[in-house]
Amino acid sequence: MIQTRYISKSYDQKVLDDVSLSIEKGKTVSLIGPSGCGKSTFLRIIMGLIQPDSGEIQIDGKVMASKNALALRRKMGYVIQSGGLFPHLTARENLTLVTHYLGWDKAKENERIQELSELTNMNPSMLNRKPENLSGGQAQRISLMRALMLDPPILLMDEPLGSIDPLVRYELQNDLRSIFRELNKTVLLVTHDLGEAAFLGDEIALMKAGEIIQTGSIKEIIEHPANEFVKQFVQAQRSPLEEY
Ligand SMILES: Nc1ncnc2c1ncn2[C@@H]1O[C@H](COP(=O)(O)OP(=O)(O)OP(=O)(O)O)[C@@H](O)[C@H]1O
Repeated sequence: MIQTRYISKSYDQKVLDDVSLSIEKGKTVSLIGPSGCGKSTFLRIIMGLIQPDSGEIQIDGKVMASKNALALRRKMGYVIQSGGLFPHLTARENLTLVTHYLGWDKAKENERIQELSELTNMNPSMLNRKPENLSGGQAQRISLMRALMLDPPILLMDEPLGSIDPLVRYELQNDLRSIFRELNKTVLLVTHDLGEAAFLGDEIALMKAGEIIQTGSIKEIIEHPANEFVKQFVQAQRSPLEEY
């Protein structure tokens, strides 16, 4: 479970303003909002990569503090839009970077990679390639496998499908949804796309200028928008069928 209470962060200006959000174990929340509203900063704060100015984060009931930040980070897999794979390492080396450090033997690593290749529909023959020789979709499957290597209960995903073409994106959305459900992960996923947010999320949290304006199901957000901004945000999603 993830729980944040009154998280605030400023740089030159306020980026997050008293952000409180709860994600129950096994549920997915899609975080959506305009560019620059603070979504990535919020994820990085939950991941323990950035210190908030104030507020509290609880991961599975434990309050995050400097002494347990590393242990709590191990409970979270993190996937970013660009994949974040190390370019000089092969896909397999990217996957085993942390397990190697933790002293896993080769057989255990191979078994886990085999399991995750099946789960993510990754062709194992790609694992000896460097990231530059993988397509965007393949690289994101590797990033997802890397995030899942230690079987963390939580996944934080920052626009994981942002730079993927529509057909592969559609396929990956289906795969992600079944992976989240099959593995019962607690997921916070950032996206710009309301359709994707609704498809993948049990709930949607809509953010504007560092504040969460509304949290709820897609039905609640469409039928009972909290304010004019939410209404406009929903209306601003263009369907290709509009022009048909
Ligand atoms: N290290 C930093 N120093 C100064 N300002 C920062 C820093 N990191 C983020 N910001 C600012 O904080 C605001 C929120 O950035 P953030 O990346 O969290 O937004 P976002 O909602 O994820 O945007 P996008 O959807 O475009 O990725 C932006 O105005 C950004 O310029």
